[in-house]
Amino acid sequence: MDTGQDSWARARRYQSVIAGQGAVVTDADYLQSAGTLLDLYGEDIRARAFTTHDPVRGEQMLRPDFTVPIVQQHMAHGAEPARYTYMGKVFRKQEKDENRPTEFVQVGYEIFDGANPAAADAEVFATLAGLLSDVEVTAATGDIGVLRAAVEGLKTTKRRRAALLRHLWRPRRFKALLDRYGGRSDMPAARAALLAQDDPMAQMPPLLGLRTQAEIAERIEVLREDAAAEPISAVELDLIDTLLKVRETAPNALVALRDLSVDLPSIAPAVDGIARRLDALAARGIAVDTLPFEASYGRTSMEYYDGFVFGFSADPRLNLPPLATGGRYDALTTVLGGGVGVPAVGGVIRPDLVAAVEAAQ
Ligand SMILES: N[C@@H](Cc1c[nH]c[nH+]1)C(=O)O
Repeated sequence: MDTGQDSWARARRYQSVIAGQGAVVTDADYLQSAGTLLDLYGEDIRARAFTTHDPVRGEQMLRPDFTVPIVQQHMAHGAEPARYTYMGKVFRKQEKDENRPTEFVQVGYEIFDGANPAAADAEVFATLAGLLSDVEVTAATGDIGVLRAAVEGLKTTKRRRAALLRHLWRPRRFKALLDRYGGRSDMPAARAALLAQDDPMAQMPPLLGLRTQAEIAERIEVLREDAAAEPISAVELDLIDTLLKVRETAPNALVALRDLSVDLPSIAPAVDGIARRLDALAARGIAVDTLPFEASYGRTSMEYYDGFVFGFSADPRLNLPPLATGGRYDALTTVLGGGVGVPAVGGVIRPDLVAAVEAAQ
């Protein structure tokens, strides 16, 4: 996209508002090392990153976002509380829609501070909402922490819980797994045939692939164990289904989630967190009574989110991506901080899109 002077001027304006809240202006290199970092974004962004090779540094990518490099920078200098703002282009391939740009400007805000996570969530949300106050947008909110807690509380094997958590980001795969673990669908036919044999290893054709005999035997053992596991109860499956369908104004959603937490006690702390966040949002002047909350929201975005998630979208007829998005990513700071983390939340706004909506209004 041709980012004209107006867009950069608008970006600088947004950034000065964020800096006015005490955020330090920072930046990230265009070229980031790809390798393990790319995994942190998840499947979608991994497939959309532009990668290239450097003879000394190895696989590189054009930054697909700022959050990961900024977390890295922050954690490399100790994990003291801090606020940052940045402005610049990010790069993502567009396979589905050729009209969408492959490079676009983001202005971002990241808060690393565990003192009051609800207040930090509200601060990021309200700041971006303030920058969008001249355009008509609809907010969406959710909380990945509630979904994670629900899965972590399921009475099933650790391996099944881990598989469900891994697939939280692929709603269809997640549903298929749940159906299988609940005995609502059969295991794949090839697997059933394999496990029906007395000694599957004896029947193996000569090794062709990369896996060793021992690895294959181990995998078969895992499959056997899984096939022998008790199904997840129908009651628990229904609770997860009900949870995934919660889509209400925030106060109604809170009531629904509190009801659910009677039978799904593992979500109770995360639900308390939502209540605290709503108070913090109200204190910042956000109309929480009409604020939408969708339990499934954010399940197809950055896979580093593990708490609050949000986005602001224009009228769907304009067919634009969200104008601003963000969320909480506490665990990412631990991963990049070598085991030491700091609660963190942030978000970005896209000046070009705000300008487009203003022009269409
Ligand atoms: N980096 C995210 C937005 C974000 C910033 N901080 C937290 N989330 C994105 O590009 O979508």
